[in-house]
Amino acid sequence: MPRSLEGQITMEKTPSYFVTREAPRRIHAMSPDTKLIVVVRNPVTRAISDYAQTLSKTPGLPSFRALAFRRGLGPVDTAWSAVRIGLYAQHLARWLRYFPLSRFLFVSGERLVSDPAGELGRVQDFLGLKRVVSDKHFYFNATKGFPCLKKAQGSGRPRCLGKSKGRPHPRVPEAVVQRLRAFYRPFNLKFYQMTGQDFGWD
Ligand SMILES: Nc1ncnc2c1ncn2[C@@H]1O[C@H](COP(=O)(O)OS(=O)(=O)O)[C@@H](OP(=O)(O)O)[C@H]1O
Repeated sequence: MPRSLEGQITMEKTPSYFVTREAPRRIHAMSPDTKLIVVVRNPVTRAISDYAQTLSKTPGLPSFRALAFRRGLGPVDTAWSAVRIGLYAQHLARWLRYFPLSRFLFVSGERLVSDPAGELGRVQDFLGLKRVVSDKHFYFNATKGFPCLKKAQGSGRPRCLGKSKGRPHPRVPEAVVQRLRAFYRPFNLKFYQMTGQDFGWD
């Protein structure tokens, strides 16, 4: 991590930190004052998104259903990373051994799409920054189906996130989605209790 000078903030983004066993201890040892921002979305949609990303790199991958359940439609396979990563309460419990809840900001992945300026307002407040980014910086790009920046910094052109963000998801049978939804429900409720935030996934 580069050092920050007075008045600067160093930011680092690695999605796997949240689910990496050694990360809380190491980050705490580096700086116990670190502020932690976690973007979470419905774990069922997250698992399908994760699968879509793997599928795009691994044609011929077994179906989502075959990977999500053991022995056909047996128990949910929590050893599959696309499923395991969505057990947010379990991951957070490991972090809370090192950092108090006040060090965390939980950003709703759903609201990041429906109200990007609102979620980024919370991020700016959490980091103690002046609210510079606001509604006027975003527009909804109907082709992409997501909000984009009206102008990228240092350029006069609008800027959307790349092709790997906001991909179409493969169709997953409704029964599979329902089973996973039921599987995640208690973990989601626990996560809402731990964070004091209801993400509305149920
Ligand atoms: N503005 C905007 N444009 C495009 N995509 C957006 C945006 N805001 C949030 N998202 C959501 O970001 C999801 C991809 O992020 P990832 O978590 O895969 O990113 S990362 O690879 O872990 O860095 C991506 O998930 P998928 O839709 O499943 O591709 C989007 O839902």
